[in-house]
Amino acid sequence: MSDSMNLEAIIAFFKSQADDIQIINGERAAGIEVGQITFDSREVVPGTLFVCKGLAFKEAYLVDAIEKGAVAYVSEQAFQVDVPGIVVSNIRQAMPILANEFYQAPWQTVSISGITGTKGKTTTAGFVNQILSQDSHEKNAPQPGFISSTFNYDGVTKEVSSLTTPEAMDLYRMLATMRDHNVTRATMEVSSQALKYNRVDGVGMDIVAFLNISPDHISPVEHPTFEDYFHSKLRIFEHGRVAVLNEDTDHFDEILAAAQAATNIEKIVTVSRKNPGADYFANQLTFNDSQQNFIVHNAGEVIPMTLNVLGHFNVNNALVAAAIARENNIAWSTIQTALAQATSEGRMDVYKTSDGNITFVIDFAHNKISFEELFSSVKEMAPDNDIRIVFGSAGGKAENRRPDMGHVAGLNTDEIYLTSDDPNFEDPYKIMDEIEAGIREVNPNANVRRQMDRTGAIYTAYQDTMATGKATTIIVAGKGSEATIKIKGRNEVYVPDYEYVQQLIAFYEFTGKMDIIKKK
Ligand SMILES: CC(=O)N[C@H]1[C@@H](OP(=O)(O)OP(=O)(O)OC[C@H]2O[C@@H](n3ccc(=O)[nH]c3=O)[C@H](O)[C@@H]2O)O[C@H](CO)[C@@H](O)[C@@H]1O[C@H](C)C(=O)N[C@@H](C)C(=O)N[C@H](CCC(=O)O)C(=O)O
Ligand SMILES: Nc1ncnc2c1ncn2[C@@H]1O[C@H](COP(=O)(O)OP(=O)(O)OP(=O)(O)O)[C@@H](O)[C@H]1O
Repeated sequence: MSDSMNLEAIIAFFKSQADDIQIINGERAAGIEVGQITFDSREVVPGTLFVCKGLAFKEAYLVDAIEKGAVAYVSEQAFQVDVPGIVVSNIRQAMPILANEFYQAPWQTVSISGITGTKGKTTTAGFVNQILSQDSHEKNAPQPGFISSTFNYDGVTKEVSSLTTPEAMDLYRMLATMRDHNVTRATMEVSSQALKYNRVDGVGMDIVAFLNISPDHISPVEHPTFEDYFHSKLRIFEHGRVAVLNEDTDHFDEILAAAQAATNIEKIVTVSRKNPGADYFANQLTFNDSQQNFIVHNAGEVIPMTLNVLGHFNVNNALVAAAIARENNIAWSTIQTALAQATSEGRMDVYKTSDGNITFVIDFAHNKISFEELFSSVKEMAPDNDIRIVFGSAGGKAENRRPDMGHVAGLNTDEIYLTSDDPNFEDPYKIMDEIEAGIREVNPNANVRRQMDRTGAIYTAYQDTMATGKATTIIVAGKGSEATIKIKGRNEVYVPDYEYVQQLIAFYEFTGKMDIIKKK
């Protein structure tokens, strides 16, 4: 149980870790107990060891922390304050080391499955969590831990997450809470930022999964180059005993080589929809309005599977989740039960009018490969439908997504509605300019509308569909189930795409047919 540590013991520990540690006011450390560690002055209580870090850090935060009872600080620089200070050369490397010592290596009693990749982390982690939860339910065991971009569950509280992967000190605290509440298994999304900025340093994971890689998150605040992005993600193989790899991805050979080169990886397992030689091979894929069925071939067994989420890329995600579950010794029947009822909010959410005239597809896709997969799945679902798409792109990051998504949309439809998607501090119309440039490169005659208001853009696509009277699939991409839109640093509430679409369908069922009659 991590409840407190002696400050002198902490200082001695830091000194044992590196020879360039500088101690300020060390003589004042005698007899002081540390009951909490944090990097946020707003969380400080008496007895806290406060960590000074971050691009936006201010000395005022340290002064505030001391006023609230912080007994010492850790920092890359010394400050003129009365409490003892521990000065380190690299605060990002120091935070996981301190957290591991303070919380006594909680990962040793929690079997962690870490999932990384450009697309599919949230979906796949969600599938694994739903399988582990089903297994816990069947065994009347504590629910598994979950750390993801949607929510975190540490065995006690479920909270909406602000990062895909938390900062190290938050992560270790969550793992310690899991351990202290007899949670023995956890699933975690591991972002490239987390791997690059030392957030998961020292965390022993049992299983690690690599889904796919494609250029994304390239920007001054994320990764300067694709190489930096790719090599950050490959650092996942510093963790784990078993590696689960999706063969149906670009750069698979490099990913496999990195896993093979990692001495801590004892076993490599592969999944595929294309290579029958993979450890988990899926074929005979069929689907209806809401589910897809396929056969899994593994270790000589033939296992029928129903996945309650559409999108054939989700078959790969389900195969990775099944492989992780099997490495956790979970029965196939439990996996089948969980995946047949799996949900993945805002990802391939399909809403159809009763007469089949209009099919809305809500998806979280917001980069090149997810757009390609999305259009491919939508065309498979309703090959004879017209297609319209409503989307935008986030401000302040991953700028390459804009022309990329414009390209893919322009190649797949003439009917494109550009709108806002977390513009943040950027002008949404400037973002639309960059998307439209990508559209025009491949489809000069595309019919591109622009509407800042997202629900307005969806309504326009609906109205245009009504005017044609033709069976149409309207894709609404990029926000999934999100209920806020980031504008000028603030998360503004808006009607989530899937809620507004359901309102439109209700409106159509009540009045739509009359509209079509009026139009003719
Ligand atoms: C580049 C990056 O990852 N930055 C993260 C990092 O920021 P930072 O360490 O520079 O700290 P800061 O936010 O500048 O603030 C300075 C410090 O002042 C402290 N503070 C602040 C106010 C106060 O009153 N008192 C106080 O002590 C804060 O606790 C903070 O530690 O630590 C902060 C938490 O302490 C994170 O919020 C912040 O994420 C920013 C918002 C971000 O956008 N991160 C993205 C790039 C990210 O990490 N994305 C991935 C997903 C994308 C992917 O799939 O790769 C993720 O894992 O979420
Ligand atoms: N295996 C996959 N291959 C390609 N595209 C995928 C795959 N899985 C999901 N997608 C697409 O990517 C979108 C986002 O999926 P998900 O949120 O699971 O990915 P993520 O890795 O968590 O994304 P992010 O890093 O942006 O949070 C989905 O809505 C879907 O369009």
